[in-house]
Amino acid sequence: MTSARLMLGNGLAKDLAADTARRSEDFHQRAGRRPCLATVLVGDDPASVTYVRMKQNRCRQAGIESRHVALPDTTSTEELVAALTALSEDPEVDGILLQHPVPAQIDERAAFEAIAAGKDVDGVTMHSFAAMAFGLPGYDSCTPGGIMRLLDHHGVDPAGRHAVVIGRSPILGKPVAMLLLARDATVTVCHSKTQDLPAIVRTADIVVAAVGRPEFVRGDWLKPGAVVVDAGYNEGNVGDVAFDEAMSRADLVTPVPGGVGPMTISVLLDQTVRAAFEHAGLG
Ligand SMILES: Nc1nc2c(c(=O)[nH]1)N[C@@H](CN(C=O)c1ccc(C(=O)N[C@@H](CCC(=O)O)C(=O)O)cc1)CN2
Repeated sequence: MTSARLMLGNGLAKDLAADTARRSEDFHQRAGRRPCLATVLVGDDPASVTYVRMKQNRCRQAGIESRHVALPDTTSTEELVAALTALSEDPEVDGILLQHPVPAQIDERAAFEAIAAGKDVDGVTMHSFAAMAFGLPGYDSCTPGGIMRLLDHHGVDPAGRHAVVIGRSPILGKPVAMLLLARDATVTVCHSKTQDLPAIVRTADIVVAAVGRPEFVRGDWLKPGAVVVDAGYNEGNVGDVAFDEAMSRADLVTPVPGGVGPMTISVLLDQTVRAAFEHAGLG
């Protein structure tokens, strides 16, 4: 039985982080301060606490200052918007990250829109989405941006290929569909109401699984030779694709862990340093 090649993210994420650290130090020398990322966490969801801590650690390694705002899980939309507006107006803050998901009483879209476009290094605002959709310069949503970098690194050109995105979340499915479309893929976005999902996936040259359900995509759904990007980050480090089944059918597969995940934070740091240069007029 043939086996697919792995599309590993660890090494590429490290290379990007090393380049970011060099640019961060250059910024420090020229601006007399370090780039600064503000992380905002509402509540104490354990996975979110872990992801925010990973982001802070990676900031430290890259010479990026991180400032943390922790809010209780009873926070209202108005209170969160006020905190994000204050960070948007703070000249010492270059980038703002609001960890998703937020508690149910909060209007997450209203909160994201309180992030100034020039500080949206996580690519979650409508402004950033429009830039992704039109293929204009801007800040990518981090996981989708990481996926595009992974595809480029492995020589996968989306132009003219049928990409099937499973999932339509605002920070993953929708933006990755826009980035693929901007690179001339023919894109189909599938979701919970899609009829006969396996039949649609079987027509895909590139599959992006972003459903949030462990091992949801089965090997016999895949066209032989497909490129499979697993953007799942389920509990226990399990992806959205049945990995062994995909490996015996596809050409390229991202593993979980070690595929898309590590790219997410590297893109966030890269975009934070880019924002710092732009704010200081050094870009
Ligand atoms: N505001 C945001 N919220 C969330 C985002 C986001 O991009 N912006 N993404 C996800 C979670 N996430 C970051 O927040 C994230 C998930 C997974 C990884 C990662 O590196 N995973 C590793 C395994 C990690 C481990 O060993 O525990 C991997 O796949 O190899 C990074 C970031 C939801 N929220």
